[in-house]
Amino acid sequence: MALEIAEITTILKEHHLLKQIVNNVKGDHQKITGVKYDSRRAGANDLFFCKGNFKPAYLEYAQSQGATVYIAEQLYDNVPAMCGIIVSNVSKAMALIGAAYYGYPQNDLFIIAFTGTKGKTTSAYYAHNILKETTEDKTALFSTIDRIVGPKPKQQFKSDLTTPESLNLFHDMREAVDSGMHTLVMEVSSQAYLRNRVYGLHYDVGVFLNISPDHIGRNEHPTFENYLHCKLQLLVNSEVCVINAETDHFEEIYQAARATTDPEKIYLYKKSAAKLAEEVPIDFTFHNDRDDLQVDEIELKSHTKKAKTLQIDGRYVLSMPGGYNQSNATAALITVGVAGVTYEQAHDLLAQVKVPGRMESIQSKKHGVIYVDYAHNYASMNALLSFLRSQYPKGRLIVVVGSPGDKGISRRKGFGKALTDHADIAILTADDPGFEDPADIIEEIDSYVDHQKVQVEKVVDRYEAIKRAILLSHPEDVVILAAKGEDPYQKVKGVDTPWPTDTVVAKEVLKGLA
Ligand SMILES: CC(=O)N[C@H]1[C@@H](OP(=O)(O)OP(=O)(O)OC[C@H]2O[C@@H](n3ccc(=O)[nH]c3=O)[C@H](O)[C@@H]2O)O[C@H](CO)[C@@H](O)[C@@H]1O[C@H](C)C(=O)N[C@@H](C)C(=O)N[C@H](CCC(=O)O)C(=O)O
Ligand SMILES: Nc1ncnc2c1ncn2[C@@H]1O[C@H](COP(=O)(O)OP(=O)(O)OP(=O)(O)O)[C@@H](O)[C@H]1O
Repeated sequence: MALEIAEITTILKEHHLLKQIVNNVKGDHQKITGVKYDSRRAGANDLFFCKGNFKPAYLEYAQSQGATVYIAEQLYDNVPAMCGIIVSNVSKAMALIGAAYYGYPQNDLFIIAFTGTKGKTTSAYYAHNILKETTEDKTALFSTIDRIVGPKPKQQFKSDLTTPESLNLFHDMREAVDSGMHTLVMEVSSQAYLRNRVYGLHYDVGVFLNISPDHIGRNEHPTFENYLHCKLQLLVNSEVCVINAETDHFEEIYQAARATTDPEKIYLYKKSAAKLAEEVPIDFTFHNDRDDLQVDEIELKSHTKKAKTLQIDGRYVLSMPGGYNQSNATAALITVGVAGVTYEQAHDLLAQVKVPGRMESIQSKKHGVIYVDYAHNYASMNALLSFLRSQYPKGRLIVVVGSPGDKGISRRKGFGKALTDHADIAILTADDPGFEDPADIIEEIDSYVDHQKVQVEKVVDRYEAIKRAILLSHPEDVVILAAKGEDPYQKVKGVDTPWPTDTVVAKEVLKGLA
């Protein structure tokens, strides 16, 4: 793979990003044979992107490794041997050049993209698990947990970001296409739009699951309006839009979809009993007779001509409890329907899907049942705890939870509220404290808990906190290990410190108590 300077500048000009080109001594036919944004990975004849919290020394190092061209928003005078392309927005330039360098792999993929504050990973897993079978292993997955870029075991690995940096995104799409994949299910975070990781990318199907305040603050979105604006970009860039009509801000979301998408290609869904503020043409409703820990079923029903043509009506069984998973499953079923999968194919496959770290239960003889779940903001914690309360009306809810440092500050208040409304005992602990002191974060969550309603204990060490919660529980109680899901690390002062996962720790503790 290679690009000439002339090709790069043409793309940048077309998108009104090019400001200046300096030191182009080798001329427009000079070729770059690699694209990088991290000097530690730079190599001979690379094009290097200077972005983010960047230091000029990184560029000097990239030059020493053989990089010949850089793209940046400013001129660097410490790299005399390099050709500099100065642009008005480096992250947009990186996405556009990345797509070109990797030969526009997105054109060979049917892409289904999910956005939403909650449920992206679960819905993506539902859709991927169905499509994996129906496409005979030719469906890739870019999720928060795993990235699957081909059928070989080494092509399945843990993700570092929900939506990868643009160069990694197009690299992985290229690998997926070269490995025979023709379909991709991906999660698109609002950060991906804020940081232009998916700039210029179009999806065949884009899904808007829901929105509630989250990811607002330092290093994330400046305001809720910006958060919503970023999420709306997914619909603007989708050929077919699937929207949860029950979501907050539905009116703005539906309007954004209609501005760019033919209404014949917009599918709206809701729970059959849900009352909407606005009368809109609902395409699918889902209804459940039973929603408990033993059986979770939905009956999916089409209401419009275009919905009927998908042939996905029918009764489905879900293996993951929680009312919200019925909504997630409905969204996923519509997307696979658009991809050509019918009820007969989807029915059995959906029933088998489980998502690591979401509603995973561990039974214990002498203590309460333990749930590991990724609920890590107010909306998800509230949904999780109210569901478990309805299922275990007699037992106590004992919740182990912490909140990350350096981001998502509003979660601390949200946890305080959800714990006050539903929990009996809260063990506040560390969860990715980053550069903050976990004890301070714990104090902050605690300040939002009503101590008349909830007994609070503060145990900074997460292992000890889990042990304490299990020890406190009686067989009829429920222990909830929240917010970390399958995370195999704790982010501490910029280092991903290995963490055996909540599930492994809980099992280890139970073994020790046996
Ligand atoms: C705030 C944010 O999004 N930051 C992301 C961004 O950081 P950045 O561009 O400032 O990079 P940096 O690490 O400060 O370094 C600056 C540049 O110098 C380069 N560098 C650095 C060191 C060196 O020796 N040489 C060198 O060249 C780096 O490669 C980088 O290009 O680009 C980095 C990759 O290029 C990301 O790892 C980093 O994500 C951070 C870690 C992060 O946690 N992001 C979260 C908020 C995020 O994006 N989350 C969403 C999910 C949210 C949701 O749940 O909805 C996601 O999509 O994952
Ligand atoms: N539709 C939903 N509404 C409310 N809560 C949900 C919904 N779906 C899942 N949850 C809760 O949110 C948690 C995270 O779910 P999931 O990983 O699917 O969401 P996500 O959007 O990928 O999250 P994140 O962006 O934080 O990675 C689950 O463990 C569950 O507690």
